[in-house]
Amino acid sequence: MFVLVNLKAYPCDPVAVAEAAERVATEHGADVAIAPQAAHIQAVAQSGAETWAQHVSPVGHGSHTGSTLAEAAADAGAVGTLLNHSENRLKLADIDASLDAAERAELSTVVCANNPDQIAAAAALGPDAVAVEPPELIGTGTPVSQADPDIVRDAVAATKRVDPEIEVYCGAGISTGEDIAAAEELGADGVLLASGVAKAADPQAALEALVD
Ligand SMILES: O=C(CO)COP(=O)(O)O
Repeated sequence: MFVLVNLKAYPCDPVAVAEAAERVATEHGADVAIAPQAAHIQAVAQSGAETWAQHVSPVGHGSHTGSTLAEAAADAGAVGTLLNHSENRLKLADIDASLDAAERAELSTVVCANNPDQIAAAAALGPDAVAVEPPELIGTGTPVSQADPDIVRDAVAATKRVDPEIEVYCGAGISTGEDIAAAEELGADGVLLASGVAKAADPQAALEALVD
């Protein structure tokens, strides 16, 4: 199971979390990645942890002030990017253009969506993975795999109808190894989580509890 830790804009030390993730990934043979703020991508990548962008803009090189250029994220060390997170929703045309930008920069892509219908639409755009995250459960500590298992099952089925090669992740409220095991049983290939690690007093212990 792939574990993608989105640091959002939480006031944590991104390098300390990344170093902990790298230790835990190595010790447990786990597949853990960190998505820090764009300005922290380089520092996080230098820790050796697999590093993702939280977003890339639907643009290429040019006059785009304030954008997050996919090529710049890749140059800084990112190997993938989230797109259309519930806290950074994009228009359909922009998701498509951001996917093109990510592909040009050779970044892996995960398109987030709220529900199975949106997941099917996201899958039709051809990302590497989709992630279903019910917004009402984000940051609550109540795992989606427990509160709404059908949304995960239906998202998996909707994705596989479009393209069986696209991976499916789920997120919202995931914070324990049990939550990850439950997500796997529902057919997910990975999980997306944030507060369980980024807001933990001891991020390394939180990561260990997740992958144990
Ligand atoms: O939005 C999320 C990950 O992208 C989930 O957030 P929480 O893990 O804090 O619920």
